[in-house]
Order: sequence, then C-alpha cells, then structure tokens
Amino acid sequence: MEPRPAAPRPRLCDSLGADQTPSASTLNAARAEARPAGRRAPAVAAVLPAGGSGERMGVPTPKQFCPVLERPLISYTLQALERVCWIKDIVVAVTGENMEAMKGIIQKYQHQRISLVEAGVTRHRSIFNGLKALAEDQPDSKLSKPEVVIIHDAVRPFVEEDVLLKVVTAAKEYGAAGAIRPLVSTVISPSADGCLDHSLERARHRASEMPQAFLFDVIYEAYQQCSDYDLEFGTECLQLALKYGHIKAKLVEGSPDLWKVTYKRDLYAAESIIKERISQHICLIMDTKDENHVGHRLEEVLKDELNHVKVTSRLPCHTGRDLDQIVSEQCYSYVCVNVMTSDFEEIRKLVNMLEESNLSILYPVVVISVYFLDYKSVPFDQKMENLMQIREYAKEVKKRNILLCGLLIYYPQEQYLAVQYLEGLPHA
Ligand SMILES: Nc1ccn([C@@H]2O[C@H](COP(=O)(O)OP(=O)(O)OP(=O)(O)O)[C@@H](O)[C@H]2O)c(=O)n1
Ligand SMILES: O=P(O)(O)OC[C@@H](O)[C@@H](O)[C@@H](O)CO
Repeated sequence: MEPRPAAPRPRLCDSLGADQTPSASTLNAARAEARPAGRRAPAVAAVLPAGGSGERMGVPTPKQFCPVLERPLISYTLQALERVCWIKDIVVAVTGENMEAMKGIIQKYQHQRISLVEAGVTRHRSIFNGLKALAEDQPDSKLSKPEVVIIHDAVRPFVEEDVLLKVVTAAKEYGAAGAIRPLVSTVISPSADGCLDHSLERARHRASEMPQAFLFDVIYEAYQQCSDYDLEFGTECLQLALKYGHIKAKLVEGSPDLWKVTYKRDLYAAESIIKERISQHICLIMDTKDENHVGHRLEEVLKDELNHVKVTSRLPCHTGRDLDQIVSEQCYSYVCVNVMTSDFEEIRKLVNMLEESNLSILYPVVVISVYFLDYKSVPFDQKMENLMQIREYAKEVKKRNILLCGLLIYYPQEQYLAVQYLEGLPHA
C-alpha cells in the first residue's frame, strides 16, 4: 500500500454541532434521519474503485484519468469527497501501471487524506482491496478501521455532501444504504432465442447508483465470504450485503447528477456541468475585516440575488497562504474589493498565482479589481496613475485567458459615487 500524505484527519462532527458541521442545508436534509443529538458520530472512510480500463469510453486512456478542462476526471471526484470534512480517509484502488499517474494527480491538485491500493481485475476485487486496507488486521497500515465505509465509483464526480450524509446515516441504522434513481429506459429480459421474454414494470424498479454506504463489518465480511463468481461477475455491492450478510439496504433517492461517466458522451456532459458549476462560484477578496466593508454587502447581495452562486470570501486577503488556498479551490471568478489600498501589486500577486496554478487555460479566469477611493484625501491623478497599470497588465495576461478588469469608484464625502471604468475586459 502506498504511503499516504500527511494530512489532518477530520471526523464526522460529534453531535453534529462541532466547527466541522456540514453546511446548514445539508444538515437540514439529513437531520431528520440523523441519530439523536449528543451521540458519537461514526468514523467514516471512503473506498473509490478506480482500476478500470474504460473500454466503453473507446479511448486509450482509462476514463477516470481522461481530462476535463485539462484536469483528470478522478480529481473532481476526489475534490468532491474532500469537501466533506467528516470523511477521514479516502482509499483509491488503481492499477499498478497507473499508480505513478495517480500519485502525480494527488500531488498536483494537493489532494488530502488519500491512500492508494492496488486495484483488482474486477470492480468487486478492487473494492475488496480497498476494504482490506481499512481493516485493522492489515500489517503496517496507517489507516484505522471506520465504523461506516462509503463506496463510490471514481467516475461519478458529481457527488454532494447531502447524499453522502444520507447514505451514511442510513447505513448506521440499517447496515447498508445506496443511492437510487428512476429508470430512464424500461428493463427487459430476453429469452435464449434473443426475443423478448418479459419486461419489468419500470415504475416499480429503480436504477442503483453510487454512493453506497455500509457498516464496515457488514460489507467486509460479505466480501470475505464472496464467491469467486460474484467477485468476477457481480456489479452490485448492496446485493453482496443481502446475500452474505442478510442485510436489506436502505434505498436513498439520489440527485440526477449521480450518473456514472461510461461513454464518451458522458465526458462531454461532465465538462458542461463542470463549466456550469465553475461559472457559479465567485471568490470575493477583501482587504479589511471591517464588518461594514462594502465587500460584505456585496457578498450578501450576491448570495441573495443569485441563489445558485457560491460565494467564498477571504479575510484578510493578500497573504501568500490565503491566496494559495483560494487558488487551490479551483475558482475561476474573483472580485477583489479594495477599500484600504489602491496597491496594484496585490492584484499582480493574485494573477501570478493564477498563472502558476492548475486552472485550465481552456476556461477564462475573470478578475475584477474594485477600488474605492475618497479622492478628497488623495489626488485623483496619483490614484489614476497607479490604476492605469491595470489596463496594460490586462492586455498582458489576456494571452493566458485571464480577463482582468479594474473598477475605480471614487466617492467624495458630500457627493455620491462616480465610477470610472478602466479598460480590461473586452467591452460586452
Ligand atoms: N477492475 C476494475 C474495474 C472497474 N473499476 C472501477 O469501477 C468503477 C465503475 O466501473 P466501470 O464504469 O465499469 O469502469 P470500467 O470497468 O473502467 O469501464 P468499462 O466497463 O467500460 O471498461 C470505475 O471507477 C472503475 O475504474 C475498478 O476499480 N476495478
Ligand atoms: O457495472 P459497472 O462496473 O459499469 O458499474 C458498477 C456500478 O456503478 C453499478 O453496478 C451501479 O449500478 C451500482 O452498483
């Protein structure tokens, strides 16, 4: 088993009230099913089978490593799981020949809490290898056995915290749980001669998706008892829990985005969904902690007006570590609100980090730098001189698909705002 990078090991929040509490909306969705407050939350780990060859994709590269906006598909799935602070370990099963590539992805995108194990020749065998890595009886394992284990395909990048919390909460109670979706096509059963034998009533059946979650002992013991036939040809972990553990999994309705990337068309669909999500994430960078900061007002307006927009605000900004963290979150839209300074150097620092980051050059990064200046206190031409640098710099960085725009808002105390638009973004 490969060494795991040192990383903090967050746990599911005790009594769901700790500072690592999942977001409010997530809690509301799962609180009805969560355990009575005050009981210890289960330790949760995840196993990601990523050892397939992606034959149905029809390209040489296994689909989990196919790029979407110049970033491997599996990295989006890892990012989605890493956003969930209460998943303490993520075990990824990859083939030996892809081990180095996987380690490179972990390093390049600064993935945390990841351990790598060798994949098996089938998906079930890959999952079993991942579970073995978590089982306590593994020599020199740095991993600890979780109470609940999530199993999620590495090629299902659009998994959200709420469905993860739902399956984990249900698995704690039922022993096993899995996400399901309505069937799109009707399932039929052909006869030996290739004709229709019968069809299933679509409304009474569901598609089994991922994520799934299990009490660790339930699924580990099921795999240990599993027949070679099931390990070779099986496709359903819930069935193993039923057949070998006599556990009837709780079925949890999942969102439409839980689908598995299987064919090339799925990769195009994944790219458009990722672009749509990128466009809804804005990072506000402010230069003061003042609660009356206009940036806070802007944050409230954005969150109210654009209810799908995710706003990340950073205070105080403009220190290396903060900017590094901001950029590592793969945000493509920045609004820098400067009340205290018109120092253009801070923008240059941000743009330099963006240029050195892993953000795709195929998708534009937009940086809007807003300066509020009381020109009574500072000669207008001095400020303008500083800020006119933006125009030249904007032309320079545009080559790398970074669209930089400056907005100068000067507000003499007794009068209202006058706005000077500085060149940068191409005029809409
Ligand atoms: N021996 C295998 C086969 C599959 N998987 C993983 O199981 C998940 C779902 O499997 P599937 O969609 O079938 O992937 P592939 O087997 O790669 O696809 P194909 O059947 O088209 O070859 C994928 O993340 C895949 O990498 C795995 O870990 N080990
Ligand atoms: O058969 P595949 O390897 O393509 O997919 C494996 C699983 O994702 C699939 O069986 C789900 O329905 C959940 O079990």
